[in-house]
Amino acid sequence: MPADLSPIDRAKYAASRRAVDFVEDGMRVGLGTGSTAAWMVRCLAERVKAEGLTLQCVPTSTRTAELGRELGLNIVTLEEAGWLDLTIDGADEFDPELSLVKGGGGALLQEKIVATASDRMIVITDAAKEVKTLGAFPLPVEVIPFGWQATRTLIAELIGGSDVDGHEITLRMNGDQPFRTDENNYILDLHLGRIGNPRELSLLLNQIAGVVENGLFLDICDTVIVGYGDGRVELHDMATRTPGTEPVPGNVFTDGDL
Ligand SMILES: O=C[C@H](O)[C@H](O)[C@H](O)COP(=O)(O)O
Repeated sequence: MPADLSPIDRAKYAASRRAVDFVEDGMRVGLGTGSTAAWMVRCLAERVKAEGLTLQCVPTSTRTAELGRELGLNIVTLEEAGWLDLTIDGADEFDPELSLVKGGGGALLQEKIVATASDRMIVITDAAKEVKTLGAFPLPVEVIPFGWQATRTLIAELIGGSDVDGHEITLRMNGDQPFRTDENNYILDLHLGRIGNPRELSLLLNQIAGVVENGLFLDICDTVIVGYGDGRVELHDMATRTPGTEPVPGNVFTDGDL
Protein backbone atom coordinates (compact mmCIF):
# COMPACT_ATOMS: atom_id res chain seq x y z
CA MET A 1 0.00 0.00 0.00
CA PRO A 2 1.36 3.47 -0.85
CA ALA A 3 2.66 5.32 2.22
CA ASP A 4 1.02 8.43 3.71
CA LEU A 5 -2.53 7.69 2.65
CA SER A 6 -5.51 8.94 4.67
CA PRO A 7 -7.64 6.15 6.26
CA ILE A 8 -10.32 6.64 3.59
CA ASP A 9 -7.81 6.32 0.75
CA ARG A 10 -6.30 3.26 2.43
CA ALA A 11 -9.80 1.75 2.46
CA LYS A 12 -10.35 2.59 -1.21
CA TYR A 13 -6.93 1.24 -2.10
CA ALA A 14 -7.52 -2.02 -0.19
CA ALA A 15 -10.84 -2.63 -2.00
CA SER A 16 -9.29 -1.75 -5.37
CA ARG A 17 -6.27 -3.96 -4.88
CA ARG A 18 -8.52 -6.92 -4.06
CA ALA A 19 -10.88 -6.21 -6.98
CA VAL A 20 -8.17 -6.31 -9.63
CA ASP A 21 -7.31 -9.86 -8.49
CA PHE A 22 -10.47 -10.87 -10.38
CA VAL A 23 -9.05 -9.63 -13.70
CA GLU A 24 -7.58 -12.38 -15.88
CA ASP A 25 -5.36 -12.22 -18.93
CA GLY A 26 -7.35 -11.55 -22.13
CA MET A 27 -10.36 -10.04 -20.35
CA ARG A 28 -12.44 -7.11 -21.55
CA VAL A 29 -12.83 -4.92 -18.47
CA GLY A 30 -15.11 -1.96 -17.75
CA LEU A 31 -13.44 0.79 -15.75
CA GLY A 32 -15.65 2.83 -13.44
CA THR A 33 -15.45 6.50 -12.54
CA GLY A 34 -14.74 8.34 -9.28
CA SER A 35 -12.07 8.50 -6.62
CA THR A 36 -12.34 4.80 -5.69
CA ALA A 37 -12.36 3.68 -9.32
CA ALA A 38 -9.26 5.83 -9.92
CA TRP A 39 -7.41 3.73 -7.31
CA MET A 40 -8.60 0.61 -9.10
CA VAL A 41 -7.29 1.92 -12.45
CA ARG A 42 -3.88 2.51 -10.81
CA CYS A 43 -3.86 -0.97 -9.26
CA LEU A 44 -4.88 -2.52 -12.57
CA ALA A 45 -2.16 -0.66 -14.46
CA GLU A 46 0.40 -1.96 -11.94
CA ARG A 47 -0.76 -5.54 -12.52
CA VAL A 48 -0.71 -5.11 -16.30
CA LYS A 49 2.84 -3.77 -16.12
CA ALA A 50 4.08 -6.41 -13.68
CA GLU A 51 2.44 -9.42 -15.34
CA GLY A 52 2.20 -8.30 -18.98
CA LEU A 53 -1.57 -8.88 -19.11
CA THR A 54 -3.34 -8.26 -22.41
CA LEU A 55 -6.63 -6.50 -21.69
CA GLN A 56 -9.21 -4.39 -23.45
CA CYS A 57 -10.37 -1.66 -21.07
CA VAL A 58 -13.60 0.27 -21.61
CA PRO A 59 -13.80 3.49 -19.56
CA THR A 60 -17.06 4.95 -18.24
CA SER A 61 -16.00 8.60 -18.57
CA THR A 62 -13.49 10.86 -20.28
CA ARG A 63 -11.75 11.25 -16.88
CA THR A 64 -11.21 7.52 -16.54
CA ALA A 65 -10.18 7.22 -20.18
CA GLU A 66 -7.50 9.88 -19.67
CA LEU A 67 -6.18 8.25 -16.48
CA GLY A 68 -6.13 4.81 -18.10
CA ARG A 69 -4.25 6.06 -21.17
CA GLU A 70 -1.75 7.96 -18.99
CA LEU A 71 -1.02 4.73 -17.11
CA GLY A 72 -0.60 2.72 -20.29
CA LEU A 73 -3.83 0.69 -20.29
CA ASN A 74 -5.28 -0.45 -23.62
CA ILE A 75 -8.35 1.82 -23.78
CA VAL A 76 -11.01 0.82 -26.31
CA THR A 77 -14.65 1.76 -26.88
CA LEU A 78 -17.56 -0.44 -25.84
CA GLU A 79 -18.34 -0.80 -29.52
CA GLU A 80 -14.84 -2.20 -30.12
CA ALA A 81 -15.00 -4.54 -27.13
CA GLY A 82 -18.53 -5.70 -27.95
CA TRP A 83 -19.23 -7.24 -24.51
CA LEU A 84 -17.32 -7.20 -21.25
CA ASP A 85 -16.23 -9.93 -18.88
CA LEU A 86 -16.08 -7.73 -15.83
CA THR A 87 -16.72 -4.14 -14.75
CA ILE A 88 -15.24 -2.68 -11.57
CA ASP A 89 -16.72 0.58 -10.32
CA GLY A 90 -17.38 2.60 -7.19
CA ALA A 91 -20.79 3.55 -5.75
CA ASP A 92 -22.35 6.21 -3.57
CA GLU A 93 -24.51 3.76 -1.58
CA PHE A 94 -25.20 0.03 -1.47
CA ASP A 95 -27.87 -1.88 0.45
CA PRO A 96 -28.17 -5.52 1.63
CA GLU A 97 -29.48 -6.59 -1.81
CA LEU A 98 -26.43 -4.96 -3.42
CA SER A 99 -28.68 -2.35 -5.01
CA LEU A 100 -26.74 0.83 -5.62
CA VAL A 101 -27.04 4.57 -5.94
CA LYS A 102 -24.45 5.89 -8.38
CA GLY A 103 -23.78 9.10 -10.25
CA GLY A 104 -22.23 11.33 -7.58
CA GLY A 105 -19.54 12.04 -10.13
CA GLY A 106 -22.04 12.50 -12.96
CA ALA A 107 -21.04 9.38 -14.92
CA LEU A 108 -24.11 7.22 -14.20
CA LEU A 109 -25.29 6.85 -17.80
CA GLN A 110 -22.09 5.42 -19.25
CA GLU A 111 -21.53 3.48 -16.03
CA LYS A 112 -24.92 1.79 -16.32
CA ILE A 113 -24.45 1.00 -20.01
CA VAL A 114 -21.02 -0.49 -19.35
CA ALA A 115 -22.09 -2.43 -16.23
CA THR A 116 -25.14 -3.95 -17.93
CA ALA A 117 -22.97 -4.96 -20.89
CA SER A 118 -20.77 -7.00 -18.53
CA ASP A 119 -20.98 -10.57 -17.31
CA ARG A 120 -20.07 -9.41 -13.81
CA MET A 121 -20.03 -6.13 -11.90
CA ILE A 122 -17.81 -5.71 -8.85
CA VAL A 123 -18.31 -2.60 -6.74
CA ILE A 124 -15.48 -1.24 -4.63
CA THR A 125 -16.30 0.93 -1.66
CA ASP A 126 -15.58 1.93 1.90
CA ALA A 127 -17.82 0.95 4.82
CA ALA A 128 -19.48 4.38 5.07
CA LYS A 129 -21.44 3.66 1.89
CA GLU A 130 -23.31 0.66 3.29
CA VAL A 131 -26.94 1.53 4.11
CA LYS A 132 -30.05 -0.41 5.16
CA THR A 133 -32.24 1.65 2.81
CA LEU A 134 -31.06 3.66 -0.19
CA GLY A 135 -31.77 7.36 -0.44
CA ALA A 136 -29.68 9.27 2.08
CA PHE A 137 -27.37 10.09 -0.82
CA PRO A 138 -29.26 12.31 -3.31
CA LEU A 139 -30.35 10.24 -6.30
CA PRO A 140 -28.81 11.59 -9.53
CA VAL A 141 -31.05 11.66 -12.60
CA GLU A 142 -29.57 12.55 -15.98
CA VAL A 143 -31.92 14.74 -18.05
CA ILE A 144 -31.89 16.35 -21.47
CA PRO A 145 -31.21 20.12 -21.13
CA PHE A 146 -34.17 20.97 -23.40
CA GLY A 147 -37.15 21.70 -21.16
CA TRP A 148 -35.36 20.48 -18.04
CA GLN A 149 -37.61 22.58 -15.78
CA ALA A 150 -40.69 20.74 -17.13
CA THR A 151 -38.91 17.44 -16.57
CA ARG A 152 -38.17 18.54 -13.01
CA THR A 153 -41.85 19.38 -12.44
CA LEU A 154 -42.89 15.92 -13.62
CA ILE A 155 -40.30 14.29 -11.35
CA ALA A 156 -41.57 16.42 -8.44
CA GLU A 157 -45.13 15.20 -9.08
CA LEU A 158 -43.85 11.63 -9.15
CA ILE A 159 -42.00 11.83 -5.85
CA GLY A 160 -44.81 13.76 -4.25
CA GLY A 161 -42.74 16.81 -3.55
CA SER A 162 -42.56 20.36 -4.76
CA ASP A 163 -39.86 21.79 -6.97
CA VAL A 164 -40.84 25.36 -6.15
CA ASP A 165 -38.02 26.05 -3.74
CA GLY A 166 -35.68 23.51 -5.27
CA HIS A 167 -35.04 21.76 -1.95
CA GLU A 168 -36.13 18.30 -3.06
CA ILE A 169 -34.70 18.44 -6.57
CA THR A 170 -31.59 20.42 -7.30
CA LEU A 171 -29.95 21.10 -10.65
CA ARG A 172 -26.31 20.09 -10.29
CA MET A 173 -24.01 23.07 -10.89
CA ASN A 174 -20.42 23.47 -11.94
CA GLY A 175 -19.61 26.96 -10.64
CA ASP A 176 -22.32 29.24 -12.00
CA GLN A 177 -23.17 26.93 -14.92
CA PRO A 178 -25.17 23.69 -14.92
CA PHE A 179 -22.91 20.64 -14.68
CA ARG A 180 -22.68 18.84 -18.04
CA THR A 181 -22.27 15.09 -18.31
CA ASP A 182 -20.04 13.43 -20.93
CA GLU A 183 -23.20 13.22 -23.06
CA ASN A 184 -23.74 16.97 -22.55
CA ASN A 185 -26.83 16.47 -20.41
CA TYR A 186 -27.82 17.93 -17.02
CA ILE A 187 -28.10 16.15 -13.67
CA LEU A 188 -31.00 16.62 -11.26
CA ASP A 189 -30.24 15.43 -7.72
CA LEU A 190 -33.28 14.07 -5.87
CA HIS A 191 -33.03 14.60 -2.11
CA LEU A 192 -35.30 11.78 -1.00
CA GLY A 193 -33.86 10.73 2.36
CA ARG A 194 -35.23 7.22 1.89
CA ILE A 195 -36.24 5.26 -1.21
CA GLY A 196 -39.05 2.91 -0.16
CA ASN A 197 -39.44 1.11 -3.49
CA PRO A 198 -36.36 1.55 -5.70
CA ARG A 199 -37.73 -0.69 -8.49
CA GLU A 200 -40.92 1.29 -8.90
CA LEU A 201 -39.12 4.62 -8.66
CA SER A 202 -36.54 3.60 -11.26
CA LEU A 203 -39.20 2.43 -13.74
CA LEU A 204 -41.38 5.50 -13.28
CA LEU A 205 -38.49 7.96 -13.52
CA ASN A 206 -37.33 6.46 -16.79
CA GLN A 207 -40.82 6.86 -18.27
CA ILE A 208 -40.73 10.64 -17.94
CA ALA A 209 -39.92 12.45 -21.19
CA GLY A 210 -36.59 14.19 -20.79
CA VAL A 211 -35.17 11.65 -18.33
CA VAL A 212 -32.25 9.81 -19.87
CA GLU A 213 -31.33 7.53 -16.94
CA ASN A 214 -31.35 7.41 -13.17
CA GLY A 215 -28.64 6.42 -10.70
CA LEU A 216 -30.38 3.35 -9.25
CA PHE A 217 -28.45 0.20 -10.17
CA LEU A 218 -30.77 -2.72 -9.39
CA ASP A 219 -29.88 -6.38 -10.02
CA ILE A 220 -26.69 -5.26 -11.74
CA CYS A 221 -24.01 -5.58 -9.06
CA ASP A 222 -22.78 -9.10 -8.28
CA THR A 223 -20.15 -8.42 -5.63
CA VAL A 224 -19.30 -5.54 -3.31
CA ILE A 225 -15.80 -5.32 -1.91
CA VAL A 226 -15.62 -3.11 1.17
CA GLY A 227 -12.18 -1.83 2.08
CA TYR A 228 -11.09 -0.69 5.55
CA GLY A 229 -8.41 1.75 6.65
CA ASP A 230 -6.35 -1.04 8.19
CA GLY A 231 -6.13 -2.81 4.82
CA ARG A 232 -8.80 -5.45 5.50
CA VAL A 233 -11.46 -6.16 2.90
CA GLU A 234 -14.90 -7.76 3.15
CA LEU A 235 -16.65 -9.36 0.20
CA HIS A 236 -20.44 -9.33 -0.13
CA ASP A 237 -21.47 -11.67 -2.91
CA MET A 238 -24.95 -11.78 -4.44
CA ALA A 239 -24.64 -15.42 -5.48
CA THR A 240 -24.46 -16.51 -1.86
CA ARG A 241 -27.48 -14.69 -0.50
CA THR A 242 -31.21 -14.72 -1.05
CA PRO A 243 -32.36 -11.41 -2.54
CA GLY A 244 -34.59 -9.48 -0.18
CA THR A 245 -33.11 -10.84 3.02
CA GLU A 246 -30.56 -9.35 5.33
CA PRO A 247 -27.09 -10.84 5.10
CA VAL A 248 -26.73 -13.83 7.40
CA PRO A 249 -23.50 -15.11 8.93
CA GLY A 250 -21.55 -16.87 6.24
CA ASN A 251 -22.68 -14.52 3.52
CA VAL A 252 -20.15 -11.86 4.38
CA PHE A 253 -16.67 -13.10 3.70
CA THR A 254 -13.37 -11.83 4.82
CA ASP A 255 -10.55 -11.67 2.30
CA GLY A 256 -9.30 -15.08 1.30
CA ASP A 257 -12.66 -16.84 1.61
CA LEU A 258 -13.58 -16.40 -2.07
O1 LIG B 1 -20.62 9.16 -11.27
C1 LIG B 1 -19.83 8.69 -10.47
C2 LIG B 1 -19.83 7.32 -10.00
O2 LIG B 1 -21.09 6.72 -9.90
C3 LIG B 1 -18.93 7.02 -8.82
O3 LIG B 1 -18.60 5.67 -8.94
C4 LIG B 1 -19.55 7.25 -7.45
O4 LIG B 1 -20.00 8.58 -7.37
C5 LIG B 1 -18.56 6.97 -6.31
O5 LIG B 1 -17.50 7.84 -6.40
P1 LIG B 1 -16.33 7.88 -5.31
O6 LIG B 1 -15.60 6.60 -5.43
O7 LIG B 1 -15.50 9.08 -5.69
O8 LIG B 1 -16.99 8.06 -3.98
